[in-house]
Amino acid sequence: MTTIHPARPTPQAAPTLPGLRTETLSRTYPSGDGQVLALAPFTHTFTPGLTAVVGPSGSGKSTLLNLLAGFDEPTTGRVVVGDTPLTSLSEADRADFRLRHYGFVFQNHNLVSILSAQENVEFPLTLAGMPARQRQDRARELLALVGLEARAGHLPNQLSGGEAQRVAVARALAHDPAILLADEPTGNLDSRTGERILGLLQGAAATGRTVILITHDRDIAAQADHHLNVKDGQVSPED
Ligand SMILES: Nc1ncnc2c1ncn2[C@@H]1O[C@H](COP(=O)(O)OP(=O)(O)OP(=O)(O)O)[C@@H](O)[C@H]1O
Repeated sequence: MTTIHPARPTPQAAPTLPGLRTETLSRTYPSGDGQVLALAPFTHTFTPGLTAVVGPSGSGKSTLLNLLAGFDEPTTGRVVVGDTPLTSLSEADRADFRLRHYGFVFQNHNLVSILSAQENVEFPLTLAGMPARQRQDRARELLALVGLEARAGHLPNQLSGGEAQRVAVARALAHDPAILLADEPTGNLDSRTGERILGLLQGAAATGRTVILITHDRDIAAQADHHLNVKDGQVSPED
């Protein structure tokens, strides 16, 4: 399998990227008269590289990812990125922090349908206030990285599912995030295309990023550097 390394694999990046850790992080949801323990207290330092999160449906994987992203509020504990307690930030500061430090890839590529592949990749850079010329260059560089420079002008509905997901990976990497969260990014793809997406995530992880991948695919998970198993809200590291 070819592992594609992201553009700008800045050699100095690895030691300086902020790490991610959880401290007694838990989440319960109200359910009828009682409560569901969706995530039992979980303390963990994510090692840079690719971490696969596996577990049956309803075990708590999305709950964990939503907390790691600061999309959801923990019941106990906190998420810390570098020196920043993400979960203590205001919602606005958290959104800003996410824009700068996080990238996301979802099962459905979630590209903006009226924007071309190039414009979709530019989108987070536009939000970050990058000048037009610079972000166009960066988007071209990223599309080349995922092998889609020839599709730059295509709208999402003019791309195959695998191509659209590669654009989504390019978009997620556009602002050089320290943390990349991927929720079933290969779920809708054939195994060959899934392997290609995995290669991109591995490339992103190889430059010191913390890449966290939720997957039901055991073959994909087996190729990650680190593994977390989730069962009934309990998360256990495998390595
Ligand atoms: N907003 C919510 N309100 C109440 N219960 C919830 C809520 N979100 C999740 N749950 C419950 O928490 C548990 C964990 O759900 P979660 O979505 O994290 O599982 P998952 O492992 O991601 O599942 P899947 O693989 O099917 O996506 C489940 O029992 C679910 O029903």
